[in-house]
Amino acid sequence: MIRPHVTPETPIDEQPTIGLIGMGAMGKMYAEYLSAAGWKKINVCDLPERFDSLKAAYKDVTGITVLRDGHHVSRTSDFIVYSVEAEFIDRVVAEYGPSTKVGAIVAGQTSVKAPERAAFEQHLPEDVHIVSCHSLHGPTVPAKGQPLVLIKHRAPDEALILVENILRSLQSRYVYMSYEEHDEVTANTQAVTHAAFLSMGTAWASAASYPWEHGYYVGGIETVKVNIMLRIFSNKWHVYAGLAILNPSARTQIKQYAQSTTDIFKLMLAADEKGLRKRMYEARDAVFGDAKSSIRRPILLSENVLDQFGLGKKETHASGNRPLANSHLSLLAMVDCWARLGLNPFKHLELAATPIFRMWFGVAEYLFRSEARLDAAIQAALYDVSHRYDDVEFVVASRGWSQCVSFGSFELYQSRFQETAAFFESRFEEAGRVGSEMLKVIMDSS
Ligand SMILES: NC(=O)C1=CN([C@@H]2O[C@H](COP(=O)(O)OP(=O)(O)OC[C@H]3O[C@@H](n4cnc5c(N)ncnc54)[C@H](OP(=O)(O)O)[C@@H]3O)[C@@H](O)[C@H]2O)C=CC1
Ligand SMILES: O=C(O)C(=O)Cc1ccc(O)cc1
Repeated sequence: MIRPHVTPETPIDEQPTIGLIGMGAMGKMYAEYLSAAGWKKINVCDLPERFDSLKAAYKDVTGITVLRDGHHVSRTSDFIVYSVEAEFIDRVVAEYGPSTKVGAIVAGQTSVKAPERAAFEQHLPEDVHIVSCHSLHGPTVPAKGQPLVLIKHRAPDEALILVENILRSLQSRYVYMSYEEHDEVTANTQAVTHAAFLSMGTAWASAASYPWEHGYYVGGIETVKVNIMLRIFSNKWHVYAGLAILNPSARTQIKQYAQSTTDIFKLMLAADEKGLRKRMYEARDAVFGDAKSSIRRPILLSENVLDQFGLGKKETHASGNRPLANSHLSLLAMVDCWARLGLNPFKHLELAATPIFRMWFGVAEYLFRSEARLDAAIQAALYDVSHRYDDVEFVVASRGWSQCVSFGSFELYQSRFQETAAFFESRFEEAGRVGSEMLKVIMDSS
């Protein structure tokens, strides 16, 4: 029987036992929030070979018991969260799922839900419930106020209430979706946004150029490009590979992003001012057309606030205090891509935006909702050939990432990702710190 109305103050013998399988970045984050809130029966495990080190790491933490493997966790827990690689979810649930305690509730933290759903349906016994979850932020972002997706898939209402009561410790904002809605939304927000930043990183690494040492990429919205690119490449490659390769909708969005990039670049090469302007204005009207009548405050009101988070020294135009002109190909292509896919990013912004998507949308909005800024980017794209070298690298990189995702090869994805990550590794620590402050300031102000 499920007793849904529990809190960390409930007497210990009436508290549910919480099970966490997979103690990587996300499993640890959940363990820490739940134990800090006062839940007293949290059973955790990672792979059996990590049992001793994990036990040593948690020996003084109240409420957390380290067990040898997922069988022990599954047999003893009332609410179990799998926080393992999406690529392995089938294998892991096949192994431990049959050991799930009768009447328990099972969730997964995977960023893409189609394989998780299939694994749960195939391997979990009929007498356990499925209420899944997904924290829409990375492990270094404070969970408070961030969206936390809850998916009541195969469960009575009391099971959902119990999950809500347990996860309240994170102080996140619940967003209720079905498995299908989840994958559609995350393809539209995360997968395509990551494609833009992965392409930036690979383009800069291919050009053997650190963007913070280059006048084009220091200050203002360039700071967002560099800091978020570094943030993504300092995270685990499998997180991005999984949510792009295993989500069928993501492939379409990423392909369109590469197509938009290529189409715009062709217009640039042809110096087709009329064509480029028409295409960009149409994209702007499709995506931001309704924005004028909205009462929502733009995410980014001024670029100046971003300068303090730069990794390099800001250079300005020889003729004054203006930043160097940039085509902003990555942003022109992003808005064009949203328009061509018929997406409404505003809807996602309100419902289920990750901090990175919110930031990227804010930058796109900042560029496109000012005619002067958009025209400056179009002019630079058409007539200022000094950033062509980087733009061509960007086109090649975005095509490469799109192909890699459509081939569905985790191995290829890992090699591409790690090769680029190695180029930037020396700045990850600093970028993580500065990037977190940047996200905080912009999130708090919006
Ligand atoms: N990092 C992020 O920003 C976010 C990630 N997610 C999702 O959460 C999940 C976990 O991600 P994250 O924590 O970052 O990844 P990590 O790689 O840090 O953690 C996954 C952990 O699960 C372990 N594991 C694999 N197989 C088993 C098994 N059979 N039994 C027990 N443990 C096992 C892994 O071991 P090993 O490394 O040896 O394989 C690893 O320690 C992923 O599906 C990801 O998509 C969701 C939101 C944000
Ligand atoms: O915010 C982003 O897009 C990130 O890169 C962090 C992240 C990665 C995977 C998730 O499932 C959720 C958040």
